[in-house]
Amino acid sequence: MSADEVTLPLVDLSGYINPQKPGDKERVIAEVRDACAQYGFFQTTGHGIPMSQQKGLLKSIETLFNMPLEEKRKLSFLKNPCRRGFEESGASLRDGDALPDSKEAFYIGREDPVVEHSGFYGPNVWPPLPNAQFHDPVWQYYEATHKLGEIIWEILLLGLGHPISLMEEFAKRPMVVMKMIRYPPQAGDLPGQFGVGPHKDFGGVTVLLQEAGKHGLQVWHEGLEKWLPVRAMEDVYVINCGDMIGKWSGGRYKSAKHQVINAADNEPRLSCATFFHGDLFATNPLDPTDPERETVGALLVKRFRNQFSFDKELIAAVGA
Ligand SMILES: O=C(O)CCC(=O)C(=O)O
Ligand SMILES: [Fe+2]
Repeated sequence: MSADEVTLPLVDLSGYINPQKPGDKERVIAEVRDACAQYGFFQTTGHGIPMSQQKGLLKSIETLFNMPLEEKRKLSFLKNPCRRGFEESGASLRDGDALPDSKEAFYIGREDPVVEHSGFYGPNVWPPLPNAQFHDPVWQYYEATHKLGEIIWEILLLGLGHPISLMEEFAKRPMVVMKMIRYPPQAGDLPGQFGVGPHKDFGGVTVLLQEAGKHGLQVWHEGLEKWLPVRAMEDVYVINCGDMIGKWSGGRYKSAKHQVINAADNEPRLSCATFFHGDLFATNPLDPTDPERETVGALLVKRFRNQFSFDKELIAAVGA
């Protein structure tokens, strides 16, 4: 089989979310387990997020990024204590990248009234747009993908034979970060220019919406040693596991490398990734006997230490 013929598994989650007959849930659990073991990625229908919410979100993302650059810069995530807000095109450069990512992004997260724990908890920044144009559809969508991320975590736990009661601790005050993205049209044949360069997601479950028809995501398949293109289909989500899941599952679930090269002809590409990491102080639910007792917070601090500063109390509390 050539790489062009290999596609990510497509899982209908409705059998888990809304089971109709005995065995429905078990079938979904097994399909998700196999997909995450083999690819670290799958696509999904029956996820329960209405099209109207998806469309509302994409419209809001478009409105946001169409604001003048000067206005967007006032919302820079680099100036925000909770790392929420706007990331300019060209601001992300990974080790070994030839050129910085061309994408621009906007981050929101939990809405907590005060800044706590070095900004892992705290308020969002919102652009000066009418609530009906931005805040309301975006927040509604955040809550819907927050829920879906939690459901995927449950399925991953069940897939390894653990009870979902472990989610009570894990999802007590979960870190759920949402990244809205716009990729400019790919610049001709500029070598080394990616929308997002090759990377693995560092955390928990990623719930990804791609604008239908705007292809560009590619997933690295280790066995074939090839990039597999992932089609951006209407009402179909992409789910993938980050490094936290790879490590905490003892490699039973994969964290796969992926990248984005906007394939849309001379058009921008919109997407939105919701990353469900878990409570800052929670430890490994995928192996409750894991002696390391590493926390979600410790992993997040490790990941962002070079980019942001964290206070000593937080570092001690999460054991980083
Ligand atoms: O936009 C996409 O399709 C993927 C984005 C991504 O991989 C990321 O933001 O981590
Ligand atoms: Fe990613």
